[in-house]
Amino acid sequence: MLPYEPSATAWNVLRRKEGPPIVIASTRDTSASSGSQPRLSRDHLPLSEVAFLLDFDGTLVDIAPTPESIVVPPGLKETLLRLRAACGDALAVITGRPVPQIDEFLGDVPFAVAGEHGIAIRHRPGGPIERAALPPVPGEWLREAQDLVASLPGTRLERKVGGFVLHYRAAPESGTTLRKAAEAWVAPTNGLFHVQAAKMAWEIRPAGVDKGYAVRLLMENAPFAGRRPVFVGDDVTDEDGVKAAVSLGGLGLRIPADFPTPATFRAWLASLVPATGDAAPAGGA
Ligand SMILES: O=P(O)(O)OC[C@H]1O[C@H](O[C@H]2O[C@H](CO)[C@@H](O)[C@H](O)[C@H]2O)[C@H](O)[C@@H](O)[C@@H]1O
Repeated sequence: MLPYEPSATAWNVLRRKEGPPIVIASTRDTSASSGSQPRLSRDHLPLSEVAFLLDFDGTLVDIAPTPESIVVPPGLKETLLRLRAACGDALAVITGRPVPQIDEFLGDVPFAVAGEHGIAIRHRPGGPIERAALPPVPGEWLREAQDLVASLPGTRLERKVGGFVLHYRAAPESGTTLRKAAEAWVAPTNGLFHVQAAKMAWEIRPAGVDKGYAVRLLMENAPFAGRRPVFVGDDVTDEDGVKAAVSLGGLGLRIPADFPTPATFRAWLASLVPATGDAAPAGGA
């Protein structure tokens, strides 16, 4: 007997998992049509043809001791606005954070925002935040998580609509204890929920949606459709975004493999769209 009684919605997801893969994302794949197009690279990136889909923590901004203490560096918003203008508005942030947090940090700079690893997506400025129909995490897990972090100094619980995160950046010695608790919660759910490895954190969330889903969904609609996605990320959750971008004929870049740090990535972005009076674009339009 599952410790968690799935809701009707949850069973729908389960039934779909027993048959073909969950039909949440479109499977449209433009990689075939990209055969005649030159491969995108950091040195060949025509801004009139690409869309930027960028991770937030550890990519656009440096990792900080707590989720609240990140700093949006001076000039980043201006760079992103120039980039957005240069690529016909096709600029999105795809993050594990809830969408409203990105609004707090970046305002209306990105055209679209996908939050909670793709569970919640706002496709256009001022539009509604659309949520994937996935089951909520059981309240019992949340209560146990609260008790657990209260017993482990330095750890903390971050709640999201679609799940929750157990942070241990200030208490690295508690990482294994938190992971074991998270795995014990999700194990009996037959894949309905999973534990997402994050930087000094474990996230418990429903399965079925990831950053690859967000890339594919965003790329189906204006202003992204018809362009080639350039996804950049730094963490395990970003690998789905990288794969999706590549499968759609685009480019997937990683920190630190392609850019040693978020600062070098930001400098590269700025070099694509220099402010008036700056040097000529590098690898741009
Ligand atoms: O997908 P992302 O935009 O990279 O977001 C991933 C998670 O980022 C946040 O946690 C991480 O960044 C914090 C601030 O630098 C850091 O203190 C923490 O240790 C990291 O795990 C955020 O709190 C999560 O909700 C995001 O899922």
